[in-house]
Amino acid sequence: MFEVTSREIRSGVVELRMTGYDVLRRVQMPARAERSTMRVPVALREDGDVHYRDYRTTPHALTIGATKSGKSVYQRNLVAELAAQEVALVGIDCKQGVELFPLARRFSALADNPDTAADLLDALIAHMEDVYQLIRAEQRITADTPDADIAADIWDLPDHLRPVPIVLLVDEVAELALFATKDEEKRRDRIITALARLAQLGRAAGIYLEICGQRFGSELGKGITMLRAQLSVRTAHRVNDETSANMAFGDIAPDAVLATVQIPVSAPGLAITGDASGGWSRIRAPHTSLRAAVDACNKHAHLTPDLPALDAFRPVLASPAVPVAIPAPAAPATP
Ligand SMILES: Nc1ncnc2c1ncn2[C@@H]1O[C@H](COP(=O)(O)OP(=O)(O)OP(=O)(O)O)[C@@H](O)[C@H]1O
Repeated sequence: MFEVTSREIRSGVVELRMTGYDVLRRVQMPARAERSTMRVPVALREDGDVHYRDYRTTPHALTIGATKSGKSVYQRNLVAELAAQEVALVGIDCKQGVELFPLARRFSALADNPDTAADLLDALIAHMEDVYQLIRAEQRITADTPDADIAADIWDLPDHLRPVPIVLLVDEVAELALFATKDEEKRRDRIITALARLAQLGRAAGIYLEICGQRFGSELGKGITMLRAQLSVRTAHRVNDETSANMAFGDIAPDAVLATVQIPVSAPGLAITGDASGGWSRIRAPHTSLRAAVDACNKHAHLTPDLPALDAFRPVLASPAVPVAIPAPAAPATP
């Protein structure tokens, strides 16, 4: 036997699971993992169970990890799974678009720099306010109809009225929170306030956040810890110090901090995931290549919804690709 894991199911009942080998060494997802609306399999747990990302029960998530710890592979895997769902994908990729732009065919809106990101977030807030108005209008009708359920979020609306849910993926969030000049500081405050508003109010309007970065703590300035408190699913890949592990789990699952600092460099992709319930587990996503994620996005490109509110940010798909000329280094001066 390789490992025994235990879990308290309810008071007085403990579940024991035994595994014969390390299932996380080479992750093989079960061929028939269950999929349902806004609930997708993203990784394998150490007890052999599938780990799901379920947006309707835990809407917002934070994923952290040092460089080369496996964050991009995790996020890529999530996008490849979400691509097949009826959902709008919106991305902010401050690594100049390197991670998300190859997946552009399945994205309804993309931003690759903080200026565009600030405008995109404002547009998302305007969209959220419109959805709230739609829910209110429907409530007024159902309040007068005996026995009708009163809508509290988009999932209670009739199918023909329901706006498409949106998953907003933010890669390398610290880039949005750093500033050097007064103007950049204003832009930073606008971005963080918009993200905090989306985290507070987005769920009912079907807007879900997936925030990813190397660190996400109070050193990034005001508003960050308030935003972090709304991100109830936490996933931490390998980190370089205990402070970073504390950023993910210090406030929700202190035991998980120790497990996070023990992740070895030799196992990229290995991560600890936990939520506000205090429970946590060791997981690893399958090693999805960028090619496989691009193929999944291209295959489901026809599912990409048009969101009029975000039209200005729809990625322009240039084909065929134009090679970018990199300037040659200057010749050394001759003596
Ligand atoms: N789940 C996984 N299984 C196996 N190998 C993995 C897994 N995740 C990542 N790796 C390996 O680790 C390498 C680095 O992963 P990745 O690019 O996702 O790191 P990262 O945290 O996004 O790094 P950076 O912040 O520098 O972009 C990958 O190229 C891959 O070879």
